[in-house]
Order: sequence, then C-alpha cells, then structure tokens
Amino acid sequence: MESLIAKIQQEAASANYVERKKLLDTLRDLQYSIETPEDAMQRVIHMPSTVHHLAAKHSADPLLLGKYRNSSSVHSAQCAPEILTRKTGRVLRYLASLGVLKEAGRDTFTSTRYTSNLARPEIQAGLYVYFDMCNPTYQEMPRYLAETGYQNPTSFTDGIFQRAHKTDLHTFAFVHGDPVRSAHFNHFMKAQRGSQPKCFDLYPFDEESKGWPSDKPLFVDVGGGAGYQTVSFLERFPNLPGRVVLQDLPEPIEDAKSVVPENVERMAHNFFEPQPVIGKKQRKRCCYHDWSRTDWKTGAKYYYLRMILHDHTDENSIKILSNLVPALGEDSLILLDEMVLPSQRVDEASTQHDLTMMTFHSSMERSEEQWAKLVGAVGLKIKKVVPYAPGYNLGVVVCGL
Ligand SMILES: C[S@@+](CC[C@H](N)C(=O)[O-])C[C@H]1O[C@@H](n2cnc3c(N)ncnc32)[C@H](O)[C@@H]1O
Repeated sequence: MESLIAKIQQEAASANYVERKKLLDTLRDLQYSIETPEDAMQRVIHMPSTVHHLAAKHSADPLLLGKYRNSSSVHSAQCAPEILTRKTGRVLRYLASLGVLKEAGRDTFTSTRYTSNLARPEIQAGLYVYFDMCNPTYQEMPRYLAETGYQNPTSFTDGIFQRAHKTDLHTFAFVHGDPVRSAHFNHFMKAQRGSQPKCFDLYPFDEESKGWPSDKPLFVDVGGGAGYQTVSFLERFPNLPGRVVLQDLPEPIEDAKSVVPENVERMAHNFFEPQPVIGKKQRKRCCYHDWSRTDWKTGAKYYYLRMILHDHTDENSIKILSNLVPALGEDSLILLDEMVLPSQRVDEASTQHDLTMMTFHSSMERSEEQWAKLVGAVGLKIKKVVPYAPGYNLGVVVCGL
C-alpha cells in the first residue's frame, strides 16, 4: 500500500495540469469502485453542506481554517481551550475525519494541503457563496422542476433561485443588494478557475494589437466584476497600447478600487444598455474629394466577456450582444471567455457549473454549436475558438462582424 501511494504521489508531482486532473478523476473513480452502497450514500448525503457549513458559516472560518492557513508544513497547533469544548472538539474531529485537518495526536491538529487550500480568502468567499446562496437553490430544484414539468427554466425573475430565496429580484440584484453577499461574490470570482491556465497565456493579444493607437480603447472588460481578469491581462501584457476599461454594476466597480491599478478606467455600466466605449469617431473617405457623411465608429479592439453569457438565457444574451454590436468597428472583436462544452462525456466540474447556472440564473454552459447559433442571431460570426484549458473545457470564442 505504501509503495502504491508513493507511486501515485510521484505521478502527481510530475504531472502537468491536464494529467493531474485525469489522475484526480481516475482516483475518484477508483474510490467509487470500491465503495459499498452505504459508503456511497454516506458520502453523497453529506456532500453539499457540511464542509461549506463548517467552513463558511460558523466560527470555523476564523477559528479553524484561518488558524491553520499558514501551516502547510510542520506547524502543529495545540487547539485553544475555548475551541476544545466538547462541541468544537467534535467539529475538529469531524474535519479531521474528512482530511480537512490532520489529527496529529490527542487534542492536536495540524494542517493538510486541503486545509490551506480551503483557507485561502477567495476560496472561503466561494464556500460562503455556495453555502449561503447555491445550496438553497439545489434544495429547491426538485420541487421547481416537478412543478414546471421538467422544462429547462428560462425566467430571469421567477427561476429556481427566486423561489429558493423568496424574492422576485433577478439574481445579481439580490446578490449586490446586500454588501456582505456582494463582497463575497466579487471576491469569489478571483477563485473561479484561479489555478487553471488563463486565456492571457495563450491568446495572441500582443500580435493582434500591434500598432493600435494609444488613445483608443484596447480592452474593455465587460461585466468584469472587481477586475481580477483586468489585472491578469495587465500583468501579462503591461505595455500594450490603448486604454483599458473595467465595466460592471456600481457595487463591484466600487470593490475594484482596491484591486485594479489607477490607469484602469472604472466605469459603472449596465450591459443591457448600449455600450458607451466606442472609441473615437472618424470620417471615412470614400474617394479623393468625397468624404462620406457617415461617421465611422472605430470601436475598442477587444470587448472581453468572461463568464457573462453563461449567466444568461439565449434571449438575454442576445440583448447583451445587441448592445455591443453597434459599438464594433472593423477591427473590433468580442471575446467570450467561457466553457465550450464537448458534445459528449462532459466532465464533473463542467456539469456542476452547468447546473449552478440553471439554478442560479435559469441559464446554461454551451457547446460550440450553441455559441455559433447564439452569436449568429445578432449577425456576428465566430472567427475562431481558442481552447486554453482543454481538461476544463475553457476557451475564447472570438466573434466579429
Ligand atoms: C460570473 S460574474 C463574472 C465576473 C468577471 N467577468 C469574472 O470573470 O471574474 C458576472 C458579472 O456580471 C455582472 N453583471 C450582472 N448583471 C450585470 C449588468 N446588468 N450589467 C453589468 N454587469 C452585470 C456581475 O456583477 C458580475 O460581476
């Protein structure tokens, strides 16, 4: 057994990220293949809430995970007497049984890799979002689907989320209407796909924007949240010419103050309204003496939308895209940084994201065929699709006129 474990650890240490994911999937399947029915049931019935609950809701965050955050190596923590009451002692024991902590000896717990992974602030924010907002939607889902005849939900204001949270607000109005929820959600976006490759590693932004005038908008992060992607873009390409603009609803734009550098233009903008960043207007010369009367919009080079349209039904996505199309110039591109699902054998994480989209927003993750149909509906063409994290089905769907 020891040599088997050592061999697997060795494999993991030398694996690239695709191989590592394959290894994780294989180990999971191996675990399932040796479970009894009761083992499977016990794991499943506790899956959605316990770790989230402990890590996100009660004192577990500051007292437990926070305490072990920096203790990935030899640090061993004698638990403070106040959290070694019978009740919290039972919680620690439970977390240790899940591998979240390691029980090194009587009343002594040390961290594991799992501890420090969960203790990262942006991951804590994600656990909070799932515990606070997602899990109730999963509990509501069976009832909602039964009542609506197992149709795909499509309502923005009367979907599973609204029934679960007893609100008629659309999801983002609900989220940003509460400062604590809004802050957690915005921070959670940093964790989303945080350790996977980024499109900025692969997409040829530098090549494509050679010669772009420095007074024109280069990169507009539409619905960019608190700006974590804008920051990644600038870290990867600090010297590209042109303006960089971050747009979102007022609350994330406020949060972005402490995230993005000062040279980023922060702009509150509702993407259901016309895109205001259209660059300079120029007059187009048709022939030697004749200047056309028509103003020629130059548009920004990139309108970048990461994980935006997956939050929306086709109907609303068409509205969002329609508000971008008039801003486009000949050289403009809309970059949809999204999942591009394969037509079969979709992996666990992607199907989980898809179901979260269903319960949160009545929306979905899409395949390339679905993307083509969607952008085609507003007269756009897919120019290319650039996959950048194949194991996770992430890609940039590049669209233009
Ligand atoms: C899934 S998050 C993605 C955030 C960011 N693009 C990222 O990848 O980190 C969706 C974002 O859309 C924003 N959003 C929702 N409705 C919006 C609207 N009507 N106008 C502008 N932004 C909106 C939310 O505030 C949120 O920041």
